[in-house]
Amino acid sequence: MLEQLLAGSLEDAAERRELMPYARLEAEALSRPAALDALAALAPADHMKVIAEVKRASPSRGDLADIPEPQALAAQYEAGGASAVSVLTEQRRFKGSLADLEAVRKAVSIPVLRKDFIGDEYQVLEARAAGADLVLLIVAALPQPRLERLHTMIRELGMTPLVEAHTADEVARAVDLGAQLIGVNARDLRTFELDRELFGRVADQIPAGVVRVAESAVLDVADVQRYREAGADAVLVGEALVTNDPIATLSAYLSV
Ligand SMILES: O=P(O)(O)OC[C@@H](O)[C@@H](O)c1c[nH]c2ccccc12
Repeated sequence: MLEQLLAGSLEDAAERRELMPYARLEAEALSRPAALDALAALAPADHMKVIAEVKRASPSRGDLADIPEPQALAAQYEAGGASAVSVLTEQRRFKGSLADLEAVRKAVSIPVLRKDFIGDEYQVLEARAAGADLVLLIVAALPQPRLERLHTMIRELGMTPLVEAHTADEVARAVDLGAQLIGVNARDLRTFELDRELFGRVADQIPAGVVRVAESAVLDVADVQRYREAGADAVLVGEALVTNDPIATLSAYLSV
């Protein structure tokens, strides 16, 4: 499944490349105002921080919400106290787009994450050209040398990589990269199975000073509390925010 998602995203990017060649996209990416400091926005605080996700659908959960105006939802996220907004740009199964990311970028002044299956440099440039401050890198999707190259490139463009792991071994690979922001995804992207205890088991592997994000399947305040006790600095939340009142939900989560 993960391989299919990555292949699909790379194919879609290759199609866009026909219309916008690498050199032109690069010039556009480099002409953007500097990326926002996502590490500062997500730095450990005396309460849980939230990365709030714009998410219409997913292969594991199907359709979640229409979200005709992602910018309006993102503005609510910001007003509700989110520290960053995650925008799914994968089109085939998550029904997202780079246009969503651009619209969100214009509407908020907190950092914006490009959430997609990133496998090449062109996609990284697309993220910056659309105004992203953060880019997701999924350890399970890429061999280590490729991961290293993309991690370096994202940083050279002034953005922050969010390095996502789903096993102890993947956390070790994320740490080896020198990642400053590590996400532990409770959902296995290969099988879609959930492991809610995973974060607690691997949190100690993440060095002090690295920002720890617990991702997926946060459905209520108790889930947030559990992750807080296990050492999470932030949670990444999609479904619960797009299917409930975002402001009320955020306010409850931010009290943890
Ligand atoms: O909707 P949820 O269960 O709150 O999950 C959000 C986020 O963690 C999830 O969308 C996600 C985490 N890692 C990903 C990688 C690709 C696509 C999606 C994801």
